[in-house]
Amino acid sequence: MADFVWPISLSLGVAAHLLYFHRYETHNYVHRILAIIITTIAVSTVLVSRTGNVGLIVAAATTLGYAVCFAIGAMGSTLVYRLFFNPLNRFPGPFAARLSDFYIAFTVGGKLNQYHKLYELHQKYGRIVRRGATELSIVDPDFVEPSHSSQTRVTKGPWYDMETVPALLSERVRTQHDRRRKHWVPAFSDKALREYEPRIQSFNNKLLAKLTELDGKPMDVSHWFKLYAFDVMGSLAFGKNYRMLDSGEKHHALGLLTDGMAPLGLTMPVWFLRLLKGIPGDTLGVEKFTKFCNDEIEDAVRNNFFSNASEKDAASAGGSTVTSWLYNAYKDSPNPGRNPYYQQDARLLIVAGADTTAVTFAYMFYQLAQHPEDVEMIRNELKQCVKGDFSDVDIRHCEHLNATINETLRLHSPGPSGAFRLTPPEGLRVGDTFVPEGTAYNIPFYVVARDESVYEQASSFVPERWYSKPEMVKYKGAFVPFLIGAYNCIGKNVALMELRTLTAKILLEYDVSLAPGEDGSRLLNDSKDHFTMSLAPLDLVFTRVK
Ligand code: HEM
Repeated sequence: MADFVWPISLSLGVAAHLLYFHRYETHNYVHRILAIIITTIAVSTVLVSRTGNVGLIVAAATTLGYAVCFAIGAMGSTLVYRLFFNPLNRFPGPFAARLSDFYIAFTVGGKLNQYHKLYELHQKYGRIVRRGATELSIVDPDFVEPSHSSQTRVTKGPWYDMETVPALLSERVRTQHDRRRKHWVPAFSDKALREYEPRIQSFNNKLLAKLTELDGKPMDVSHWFKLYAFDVMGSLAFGKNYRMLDSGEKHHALGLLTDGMAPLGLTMPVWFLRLLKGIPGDTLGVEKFTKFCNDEIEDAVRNNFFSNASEKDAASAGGSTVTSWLYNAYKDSPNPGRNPYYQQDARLLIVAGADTTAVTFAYMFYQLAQHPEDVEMIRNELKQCVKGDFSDVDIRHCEHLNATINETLRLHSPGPSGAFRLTPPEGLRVGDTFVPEGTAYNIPFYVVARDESVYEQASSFVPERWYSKPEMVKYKGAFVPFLIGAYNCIGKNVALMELRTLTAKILLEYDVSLAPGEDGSRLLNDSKDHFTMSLAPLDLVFTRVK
């Protein structure tokens, strides 16, 4: 074959990078691109064989050679750009992070401790750090408002494009997101929350019964709060009681969820994840969990969200569920229980609503076990406002209880590495810093929480900073555990209802301490960051108050 084809292949590779891959988001088309490449190689092989009068094997080898030249051109051009021309190069960070968006995945590895790695990077390089070829990590609190406010032109990053059909959380187009979010709003109204509360209280009682049964024996709270949170969300999402608090056993779906979340902890480039997802079999471990949720929501619709269930404990009796409210948006579509958007949103509820509260409970009780003075203060204020049975409205105003929850969310965010955002076409200017267009970045909550310029005694657990010692919060706008703006957490009030009512129930009856031999180091060092957290065990002892 003519010699000029080699340099042409190389130049086409360079052109493909400069005119296409560099300019546009291409990850959503990764399978199409792969198909085009394979087809081109196949067709070229036949052409080379015919025109060059050579056998198919020789033709295939020659064509593959051209393909390799094309790849060298595209990758070489990418490398030269990343080494010398990328405007992100002015931000400090490890050299390897300049070269590839796989950098974080390689550093984090099987430990899945991204939040710890980001902390180390920020300690070494400062407030804005290069975390990949196209990515930054930012802990400057001045970025919080411009990144998340309702008016911002910053959008969700490519990372959210993991699924072909997006759930509400991963809807990157703002207008589409806003349209879908309107359907969610009634599901989190005061009326809806009043209907959810009996379900939540019923699971609170089950956990209390477990404490009574244990009678001062050590309890792995990472395990039990997870069962609690999954039981609650199972009830609110599918109208079912999975009875994990009764059996003490994880439902198999909980294991599937943990497996499915693990790859997210690596924050690998989304084109790569999409490629893996395309491989037959459950490469990422998410398919089984997806199927479980799809079957459950279909079942829930079929059974009218269990409103006619014969079983009548509050946890599975009638009343609305989050998905029964969402159903209104889909009920006129053919076979609503199988509508992919509805299915995705039901699954999102479990992913967003179960681990997050479980993690907050576990860390809060870890802190309370070491701060009996906070337990005492919460108990005293509760005694002033509740007599016998109580509901969330009775304790909503309890300052020290709310402050303890806030302080836990500050130090131990259930999503410690923060949420990925993308700068708009005009870039993002904050003070003297300009972040160029198309830069994906996160603001890791874990690192911001430990910044002395944002909080006084930043690493200490001091609930009072949220009411009687406001001077200990130097930068108020930095504390956004549920985020702010259009993409903020819609489940915040459900989460707070669970956190307040169960904590109040436990502390009115029990003191809490670390179990013998427990120092919390497993929880602090070995818990995994899967976007939300997967907790290592923590053994606590609950002793009945005399
Ligand atoms: C302590 C508990 C919780 C925390 C700290 C928390 C935090 C967050 C954060 C930071 C986001 C934004 C994520 C992003 O943009 O990537 C979010 C979104 C979301 N959360 Fe929560 N969450 C909690 C509990 C819950 C609960 C209990 C539910 C459901 C009942 C829930 C449902 C959602 C949903 C549906 C979204 C997507 C909202 C949207 O995109 O419009 N969350 N949450």
